[in-house]
Amino acid sequence: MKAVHFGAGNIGRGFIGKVLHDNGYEITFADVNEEIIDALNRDGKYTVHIAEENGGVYEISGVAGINTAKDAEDLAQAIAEADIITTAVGVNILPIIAKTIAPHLEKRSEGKLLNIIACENAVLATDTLKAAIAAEVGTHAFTNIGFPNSAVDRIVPMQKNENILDVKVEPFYEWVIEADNWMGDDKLDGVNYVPDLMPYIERKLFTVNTGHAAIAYYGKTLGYTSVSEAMQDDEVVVFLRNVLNETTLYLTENYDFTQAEQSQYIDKIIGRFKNPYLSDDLDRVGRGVLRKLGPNDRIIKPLVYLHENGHDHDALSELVVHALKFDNEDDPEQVEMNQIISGKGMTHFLSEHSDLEKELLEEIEAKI
Ligand SMILES: NC(=O)c1ccc[n+]([C@@H]2O[C@H](COP(=O)([O-])OP(=O)(O)OC[C@H]3O[C@@H](n4cnc5c(N)ncnc54)[C@H](O)[C@@H]3O)[C@@H](O)[C@H]2O)c1
Ligand SMILES: O=P(O)(O)OC[C@@H](O)[C@@H](O)[C@H](O)[C@H](O)CO
Repeated sequence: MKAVHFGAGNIGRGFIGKVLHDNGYEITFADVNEEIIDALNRDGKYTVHIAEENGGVYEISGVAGINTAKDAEDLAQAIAEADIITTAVGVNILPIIAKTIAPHLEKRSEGKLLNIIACENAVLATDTLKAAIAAEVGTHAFTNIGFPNSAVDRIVPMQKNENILDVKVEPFYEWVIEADNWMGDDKLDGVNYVPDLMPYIERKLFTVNTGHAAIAYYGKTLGYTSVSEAMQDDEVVVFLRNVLNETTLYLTENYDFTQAEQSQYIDKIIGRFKNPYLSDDLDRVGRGVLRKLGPNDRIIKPLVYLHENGHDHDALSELVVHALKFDNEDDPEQVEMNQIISGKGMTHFLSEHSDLEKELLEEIEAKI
């Protein structure tokens, strides 16, 4: 069985690659990073290290790489032969990946089943990819293709290993896939197939990722550089819990999770954030600030819901203020946001970019 995975980065190699390998797939990683692609083709393998006491080390073999900027013919062949195509590139890159995949789908032999799955931190990211592919070539090649949405959860920080392919990951992992949109009977082991993905993806995004954003944006204002360092400060943990108490209300009101279930989920996640064997930079966790302040993302969506329904949303409003002040000049989105804010002001930015209305804007403005 063959897989093509777009994005040979942290989660691609550290999580998706491992699951596919454990399921017996030969994996071709498709990426624009020449160094990584050359290393994959040179070594044909890499190792995944589990960040815990006496953590396991797993060899991921049978891997190769394709440089999507250069090797169009190799990519065409890999896509023609693939049983599964996955992505972990960042949700904003999906339109580019759609352009890369689309022309090759028509060349697949009729009757060969394929699943295409976007593994990004965004609600219904596979739908986004599917729509972008359809915009390129129409839907006539879709007959034997499943496009299930998915939620992926495993903290994989930036890597600082001797071998650039090796990757250190936290022990916890969860990959949830929409069962009904899966094509064929060959399901993946180690994956949870569910009839309705929305509760899972929103619970993950509005707990793990909102929580992470709270640590990154508040932790940075207090002068910390890593998650584990920030989590040693009670002030950060109190703020984190306040934020997650607010998103809990969004989740328990919109889905069947009970307060007790959500509390357990939060405690587990706080334990994950405190993992002393993992070093995760606040800059990585907070990067992509424009995306993170988008109307459907981890901060604004629950904030607007709580405001509209008359619920407490003080901590999320404060989180917006910390995000606006996030100091990471290496994040192009931060630079762009700062330019907009210095030209037109924060209120204009939040109104235009985050789609916030007057009352909420005034509340946030009062906290700046
Ligand atoms: N790291 C995590 O903890 C984690 C966990 C769950 C989900 N995610 C999500 O997974 C996605 C990837 O995150 P990551 O941490 O692995 O990032 P990363 O930066 O480590 O990896 C992204 C990879 O995509 C490649 N890429 C960029 N543009 C490309 C293009 N046009 N064609 C092919 N490849 C391209 C990059 O070169 C890079 O290797 C994001 O959506 C992220 O939100 C990350
Ligand atoms: O990848 P982002 O930028 O959407 O969010 C940063 C982190 O919160 C994220 O990568 C987490 O580590 C991951 O989602 C854990 O499953």
